[in-house]
Amino acid sequence: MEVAVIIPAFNEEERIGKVLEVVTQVEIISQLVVVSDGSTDDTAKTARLFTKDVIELEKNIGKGGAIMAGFAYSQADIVLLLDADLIGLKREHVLALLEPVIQGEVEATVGIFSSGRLFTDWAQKIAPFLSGQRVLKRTILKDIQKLDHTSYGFELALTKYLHARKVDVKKVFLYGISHIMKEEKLGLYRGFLWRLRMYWQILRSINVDIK
Ligand SMILES: O=c1ccn([C@@H]2O[C@H](COP(=O)(O)OP(=O)(O)O)[C@@H](O)[C@H]2O)c(=O)[nH]1
Ligand SMILES: O=C(O)[C@@H](COP(=O)(O)O)O[C@H]1O[C@H](CO)[C@@H](O)[C@H](O)[C@H]1O
Repeated sequence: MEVAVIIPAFNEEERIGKVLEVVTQVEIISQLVVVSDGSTDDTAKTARLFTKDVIELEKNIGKGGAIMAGFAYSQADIVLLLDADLIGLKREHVLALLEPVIQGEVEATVGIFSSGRLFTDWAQKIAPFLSGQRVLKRTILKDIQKLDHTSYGFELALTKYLHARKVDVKKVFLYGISHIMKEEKLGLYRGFLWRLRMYWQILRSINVDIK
């Protein structure tokens, strides 16, 4: 059974190295795919220090499109999705997410931040379905259409599909983990605008007819 990790990354040169360092310590992962989503910094160059499987998209197409480009590239049976800007990720977190699917207990898992930072813990408590940390069987993603255009709506569209198909999704609490918030990456003003754009893309995906 092949396991791949897919990491969508838009201008994450300062953060992605830490995530890749951890992921390369997990023996069960046989392929590490980074999709640089039209990054204008050295995201792809940094990723190449860890893996040969780096896809460089010419233009920024949004998170959903980047993930689906990685999925089209990989043939693995089980796919782990991780964001590139995680803080405090450990090998144990990755294994905790993967094991229920590898053991055949469930078809999908979703990782929920806990005891990390107040705001990010709180955000995931009220909207756990938005989490970017997930494991899915290939068959699930293969069956879903129209995820390429969802951008930040990817997780909500996926959740809708999983719910409609009654796919059993196990919540896995990821202790001591968080991510860098948009306002920290881009500054208050640009970060907030990017956040509003994200909320718009999430709202838009409520109506996506995924099949
Ligand atoms: O247009 C985009 C926006 C985001 N991302 C990536 O998607 C993940 C989650 O995005 P972000 O960190 O902005 O979301 P947050 O976790 O802050 O909501 C990160 O690895 C981003 O680099 C991407 O590939 N393309
Ligand atoms: O938790 C949230 O409210 C958002 C926003 O995170 P920020 O703290 O604004 O960077 O992040 C999540 O939602 C996005 C949309 O579904 C996902 O793409 C991210 O992976 C997830 O972290």
